Amino acid sequence: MEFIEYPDVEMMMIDLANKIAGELKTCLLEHDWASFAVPGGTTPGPIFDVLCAADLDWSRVHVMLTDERWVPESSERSNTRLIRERLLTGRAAAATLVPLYRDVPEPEDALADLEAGLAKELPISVMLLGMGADMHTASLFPGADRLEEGLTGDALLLPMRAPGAPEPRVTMTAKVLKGAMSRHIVITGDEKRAALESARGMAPEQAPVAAVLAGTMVHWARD
Ligand SMILES: O=C1O[C@H](COP(=O)(O)O)[C@@H](O)[C@H](O)[C@H]1O
Repeated sequence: MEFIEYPDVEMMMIDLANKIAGELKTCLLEHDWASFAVPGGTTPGPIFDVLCAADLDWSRVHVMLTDERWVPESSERSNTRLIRERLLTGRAAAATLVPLYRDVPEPEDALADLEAGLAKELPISVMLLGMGADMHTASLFPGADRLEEGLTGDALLLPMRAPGAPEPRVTMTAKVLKGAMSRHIVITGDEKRAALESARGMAPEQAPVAAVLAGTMVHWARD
């Protein structure tokens, strides 16, 4: 793991957006298209605000979430809604969204379909992950019902329910996350920095983010 500390959050979001844009451009020089996986939650919005204006051939970029909360797009908690509003706009409106949600009652009802869509995008070219203060990443939560399968199994996507998550989730598994060609984690604040430091010495069953730290660049600034 490489840890990069920035002087402030705003600078980090701009630098990281530029870095990701550069990686996507490089990928598009060598390949017909690039797959780009992004987190939801409260942290990545400012990165998306910069990245959506990047001058690259977005029509060849396939954007997908690392995980989704099983709520309709009308919900404030929808990660799909976040990326439609903050990332898939401006120049990036030309990108293709690979869905991680269908309007059916439970994630199990759509899993096979969503997993088949994701399979066509692997390995992920560029991946950005978030992390919660509880050391979850994507929707691999400590104490989640299918965490062990998510960490060690062969599935690409899994439904996940966890005490710390108010709704069912669907998440990429560790196998998919670890397979990404370029891996970044973005976190802010002292609490998450301390959580990350603790996770480094813990088993992924207790600290799921530990499963994806090897070879990953972690970007941090105090908020
Ligand atoms: O629920 C989620 O949480 C994590 C962390 O979110 P944040 O609000 O603490 O930045 C996020 O990475 C994940 O994609 C999301 O579904």
